[in-house]
Amino acid sequence: MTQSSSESCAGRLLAAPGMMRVPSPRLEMFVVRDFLSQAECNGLIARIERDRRPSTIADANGDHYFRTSETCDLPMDDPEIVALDEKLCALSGIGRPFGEPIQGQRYESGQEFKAHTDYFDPHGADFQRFCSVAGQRTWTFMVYLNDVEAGGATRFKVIDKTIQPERGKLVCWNNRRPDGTVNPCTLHHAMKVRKGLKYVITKWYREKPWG
Ligand SMILES: O=C(O)CCC(=O)C(=O)O
Ligand SMILES: [Fe+2]
Repeated sequence: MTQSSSESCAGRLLAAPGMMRVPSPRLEMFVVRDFLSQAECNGLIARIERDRRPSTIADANGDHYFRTSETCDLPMDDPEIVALDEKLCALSGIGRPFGEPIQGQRYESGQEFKAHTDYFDPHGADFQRFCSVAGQRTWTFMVYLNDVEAGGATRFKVIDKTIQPERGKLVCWNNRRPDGTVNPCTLHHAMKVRKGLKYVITKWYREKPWG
């Protein structure tokens, strides 16, 4: 399978059962509930609990509280993770070679990831380091693995849209505009968890094979 153009990815997503386009002319974003089952979510949460490390950011900005969560690199040679990867790629139509390894993220009460974009700043100091091989990030796919007791929504403040965490719910968006340039309307904030824990998985695709 080869990488889809942005248009065919969006078209394919819309054809998936239950998929809803978030109504904004300024970015392509979609939501579908129950993409993962309770058992799938619980299995991923257990892995994240086991293998987590402090999250990092590209282009560090001096704010040590910018991303306070923990991250887990999911083993891409494990049959369960391969199956998850295949499920995501079947949904998007994007070939597996274009995907970065899937990550898990874990937030405790008080933890957040402040407003950021998933694409790398084309003028940022680290652009070459992060993008010289596989190119820029294209699409983001994210699945909430649990219902959060309070807080933990993902807020897209430019388009004034907030996605509530809900077990199994997938949200995905195109980080580029139709002309291929990066889309600042994708700016999003993983807001503070207020009570309980929050777990998600994140899958980012690139312009070229990851390698
Ligand atoms: O946890 C969320 O709601 C968003 C996570 C996120 O934006 C990221 O990991 O890049
Ligand atoms: Fe993000």
